[in-house]
Amino acid sequence: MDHMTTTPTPARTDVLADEAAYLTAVAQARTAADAYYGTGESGMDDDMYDRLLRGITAFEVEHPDLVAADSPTREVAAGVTGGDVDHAVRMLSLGNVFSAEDLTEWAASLQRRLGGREVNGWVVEPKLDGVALAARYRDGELVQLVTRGDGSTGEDVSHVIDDLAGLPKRLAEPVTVEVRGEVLMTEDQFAAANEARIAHGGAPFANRRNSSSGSLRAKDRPYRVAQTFLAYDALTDPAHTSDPGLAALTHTALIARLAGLGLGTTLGTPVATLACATLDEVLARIEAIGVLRPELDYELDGAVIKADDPADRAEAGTGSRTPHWATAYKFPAAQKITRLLDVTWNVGRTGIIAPRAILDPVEVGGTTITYATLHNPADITRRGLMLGDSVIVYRAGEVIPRVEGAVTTLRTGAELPIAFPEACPRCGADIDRSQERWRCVRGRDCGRVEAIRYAVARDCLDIEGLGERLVVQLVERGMIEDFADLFTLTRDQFLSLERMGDKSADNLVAAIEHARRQPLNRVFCALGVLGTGRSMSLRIAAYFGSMAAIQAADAVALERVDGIGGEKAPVIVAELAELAPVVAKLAAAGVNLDQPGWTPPAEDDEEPADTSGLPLAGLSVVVTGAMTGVLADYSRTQMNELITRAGGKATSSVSKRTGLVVAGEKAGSKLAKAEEHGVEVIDPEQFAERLADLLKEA
Ligand SMILES: NC(=O)c1ccc[n+]([C@@H]2O[C@H](COP(=O)([O-])OP(=O)(O)OC[C@H]3O[C@@H](n4cnc5c(N)ncnc54)[C@H](O)[C@@H]3O)[C@@H](O)[C@H]2O)c1
Ligand SMILES: [Zn+2]
Repeated sequence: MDHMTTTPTPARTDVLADEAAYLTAVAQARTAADAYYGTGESGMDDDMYDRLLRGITAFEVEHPDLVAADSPTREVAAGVTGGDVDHAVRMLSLGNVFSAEDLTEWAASLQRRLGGREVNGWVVEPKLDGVALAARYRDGELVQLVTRGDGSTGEDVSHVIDDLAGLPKRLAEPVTVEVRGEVLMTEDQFAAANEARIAHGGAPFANRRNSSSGSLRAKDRPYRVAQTFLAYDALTDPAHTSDPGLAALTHTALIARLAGLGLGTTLGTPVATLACATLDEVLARIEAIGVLRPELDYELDGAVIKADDPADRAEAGTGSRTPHWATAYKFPAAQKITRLLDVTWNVGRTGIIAPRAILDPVEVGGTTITYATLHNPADITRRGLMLGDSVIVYRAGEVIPRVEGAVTTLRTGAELPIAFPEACPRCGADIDRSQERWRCVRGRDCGRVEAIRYAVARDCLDIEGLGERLVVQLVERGMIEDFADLFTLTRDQFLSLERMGDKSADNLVAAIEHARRQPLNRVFCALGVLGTGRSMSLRIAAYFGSMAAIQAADAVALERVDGIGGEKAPVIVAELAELAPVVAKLAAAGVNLDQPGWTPPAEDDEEPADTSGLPLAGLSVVVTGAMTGVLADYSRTQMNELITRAGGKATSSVSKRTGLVVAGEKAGSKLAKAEEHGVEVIDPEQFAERLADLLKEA
């Protein structure tokens, strides 16, 4: 349960001192809930709302006689007004747990409801963070869509019947059934929705959930917005369906059946509905879903744990607001509201001019966030952001935090437009605006000289005699693209430069030879990774010992280095992926990439054995395509054994964490992926050469 113990949800509760404080809290919660379920735009983030609600609940437990009639704890959706369509079976909310202990307690209470026996199996699903919807099929035809409303009655939203992927107009069989699930937006759908809304003079939505809710409920719009539906339930009682077989199905089987009818479900995704025999399996699955969360194309706010067997469900029964046979394990909130203080424009290595949001520091998922990515100017426009806005910031897992949108209801009128740069903020050249990502017209040339000057300076490689004038010449003549190219320049090439004598050329060659043997921390520093100066580079080098190990590290591993937090780590990972070709050049030029005298850091969890002396130390290696040369007869298993013997880690898929790809003949998508991630690619012959000593031994 690693991620749960390392980032526990701060289940804080505001203690309400007296009835007056209680009534104020109830009023605040009602206002927020009205906005949340109404316009979709609440001025409170979920963390704040949940804290308020926990305070209210605690007070009500202590003072049952003082419970307000309009308490938001009483009803589904805080009793916000429903609609004019009756639900044959009420659409409920879910109870919450926040830790393994809470879950165990809840399971024990369910066991008590079952007369002391255990459930006949569990099932775990992602808790999809969108809007609940009931879809009614008659003889296989989609006839009506209804929102959850107050649980008893909902709103008819059949006007979006054509817009929901995962809700086919006709099922694979002519069944009559009401399917229930979540409507949500993928990132692309969210961007398209905001674009369409702006094009029609509207304000963009603050986040995807609001966008889903708003887009479902808006009638008579001149444009359509695509969304995604994922089913997690159906009315299985024979009173409500033409398929009497449904009632006997376990939940797992029901979901498979719904998918078979053509409905969207999580099946086929990494977080698919999964049956679990024991509570330990349930906990492991919840953890797995938490780990996968940042990689999914839709947002989750937890996992849902249900009894799998319909007999268990019937016996456990249902409360006024929530079923007794299911609960939600809430993940730490990934979204928080904070203020957008400023926007800065950074010019990247390739001349890309990227805006970055400077935020009023806010804690999201255990990390204090002070900045977030804004992608590009079009993105800022699409999100309709202004300086001083209250914005929703999103961060889950190891991703770089991003700004979702502004909560426009919290505007004061003092907000200012965000100024876009007129010229390249680094060199003053013109900006190429032909793409969404703006770029300095000088591209990689913008900043190239500065980057190389930084790399050769005293704190980094310390190449004496290589001043600005020489660097400019080398760059302008196309002799070097980055500092790694310095290591392959010859004495004659130096002599070809203006005002370069024999003596100076000799000195330069000697200085570069010296630089070739500099310790890893200086070479790493020379890379100019964002957020890593001289001392941070030393800490990183001292911790990992080799460039390969640094490249193989993910954000979690990087966070173990003193001074690297959850905000910086993913930036370093992304930067290193971009710099992989430079590192490959350094390695090829024989530049030292090890930290002298390195010993592995003491670690209490299982650390791999010390492999630092081996040729693939700490490197994650992917083999693809047909092997040739001396490796021609090696099976994949033998290749993997070879990699392991060489201190590397054999993996099957290419990601930003991959350190090396060995691409043989007919290498396909993995090769393409390696290129996309800037991973070093070599052929089997080169690989054999690198492992020559080991191959000789064998
Ligand atoms: N920010 C605010 O102002 C504000 C106000 C009110 C409520 N809220 C938030 O809303 C939440 C509580 O509201 P709630 O009762 O509407 O719902 P909930 O999200 O806690 O739980 C019930 C809902 O979960 C959804 N769900 C997703 N995946 C599911 C699955 N696999 N199986 C079953 N259901 C699944 C369903 O739509 C269901 O209606 C809290 O997180 C609270 O913070 C926020
Ligand atoms: Zn520039």
